[in-house]
Order: sequence, then C-alpha cells, then structure tokens
Amino acid sequence: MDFINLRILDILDIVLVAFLLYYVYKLVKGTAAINIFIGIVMIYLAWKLTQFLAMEMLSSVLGEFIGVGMFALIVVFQQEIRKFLLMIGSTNFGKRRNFLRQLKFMRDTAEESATDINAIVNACESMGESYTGALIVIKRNTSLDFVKTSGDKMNIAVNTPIIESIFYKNSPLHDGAMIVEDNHIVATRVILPVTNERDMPLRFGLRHRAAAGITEKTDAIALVVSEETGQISYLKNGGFILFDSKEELIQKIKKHLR
Ligand SMILES: Nc1ncnc2c1ncn2[C@@H]1O[C@H](COP(=O)(O)OP(=O)(O)OP(=O)(O)O)[C@@H](O)[C@H]1O
Repeated sequence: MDFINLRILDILDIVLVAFLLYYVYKLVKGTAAINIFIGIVMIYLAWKLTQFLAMEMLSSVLGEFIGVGMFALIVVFQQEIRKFLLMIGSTNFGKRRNFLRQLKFMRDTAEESATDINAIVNACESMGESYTGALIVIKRNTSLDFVKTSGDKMNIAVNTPIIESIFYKNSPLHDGAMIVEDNHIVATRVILPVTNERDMPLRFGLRHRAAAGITEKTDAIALVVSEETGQISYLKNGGFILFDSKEELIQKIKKHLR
C-alpha cells in the first residue's frame, strides 16, 4: 500500500512541478528574463558539478554566488514574480460556480456570460466596414487593474452605438484599448503591454501586438478591428482564433466566456 501511495504522490509531485515550470516559462517566454533564467540554471549546474567533482574553492565561490543570487533573483524577476502572484491571486477558485465552470462536463449546461457579445461584435462589424481601428479587451478571471490605471476609468453599459462612438476617429477616447468587465465598459484609452512574440507576421502592428500581449499575460480575450483592412481579429492566449463568419465568432466568444 505504501508503495502505491508513494507513487501517486510522486506523480502528483511531477505534475505540479510541470505546471510550475510551464507557468514560469509562460511568464519569461520572449522576454530578456529567459536569458537570465538560462544563465542561472547554468551557474546552478556548474555549482552542482564542482560539488560532485569535489573542487572545493570553485564550489564555494559558486555556492556563495547562488546564496546571494536568491536576493538578486527577486530584484531581477520583480516584474515576473508580481505577474505570477497576480495570476495565482486573481484566479477565482473561491467561487464554487466558477470552479465548476472549469470542469468540462459542466460547459454545455453552464449559463451564458453577462456580457452582450452580440453588441460588441456588431460594433466591430460596423467599425470594420468603415475602416475604424478598435481594440477591445474582455476580462475573464484575471484582474486587469494593472493596465486599467493607464487609461480613463468609466462605467458605461455595453451597447453598439457607444462602442462605435468611442472608437470614432475624431473621438478623444479612440486611442488605445477599451476594457470590458461583465457588461460594462470600465476603461478606455488603456495602454496594453505588447507581445515580444517574433512569430507574429510583420503586417500586424502595435494594435494587434498589444492584443496578443494582454491575452498572453492574462486570461482575457481581445477583439481587434484593423484600421488598414477593416478585418476583425479574435485573440486568446496570445494567439489568433480563426473563424469563418460573424455567427461563428459570437459562438466562440460566448463559449470562452462561460
Ligand atoms: N500598447 C498599446 N496599447 C493599446 N493600444 C495600442 C498600443 N499600441 C498601439 N495601440 C493602438 O493601435 C494604434 C496603432 O496601431 P498600428 O497601426 O501600429 O497597429 P496595427 O496592428 O497595424 O493595426 P491596424 O491594422 O489598425 O493599422 C494606435 O493608434 C493605438 O490606438
């Protein structure tokens, strides 16, 4: 029995470490921090090797470096640690209903989100027809407070004419991103973090890069209307989600917001 218990715990241990490494990788991917991370891993391996080979002096020098390095790590990775804690803290597992929504078998019966997706997509469609650029971020579980402060706070119920008038070219609010929480526009003119992803095609400029940036750093979803082509893009987890029609786009967003 002990053997079986140990094995189950071992598997759990490995799965948890894998999750932890995945999240650390997701945070540092594409940033300068990845090189620092690799550097630290190399010094750590060199330290272990010198210990194994009983090279006393080098091993103690590297050992000291690793000891001080813990503090240096906190300073160097301050931003990443902050994001990591924010990500954990804002995953609302406390609400049982939200937790159940994570379970697949609940998805078909789960109620729809409060956000009026039809109104948002209709606004995007009409802005696309008039080649009006737009960037709309819809919050899911992760808090967007850390970006909201860069823009103007507001509280307007979502509806198509309001969204169109905000992004209207001569409107003082048209620049930057709009943040939607539940069924309210809670901020406009927000500056988002842009992605460093090198695989993104060059035809996509800062608006699309900002949409990729916020959706890779949080679990929010984003809609972009291109000023150049009038095309609507839907982004989730830092990548483009493809769709063939407006109806399909609405269905996909509704499913992701459940
Ligand atoms: N970091 C950012 N956060 C929020 N909005 C941004 C950010 N960077 C750029 N934008 C918005 O994108 C607009 C310029 O976008 P740009 O032309 O570089 O993007 P694009 O992806 O090529 O889109 P388009 O196809 O509409 O030209 C800016 O006027 C601004 O409103």
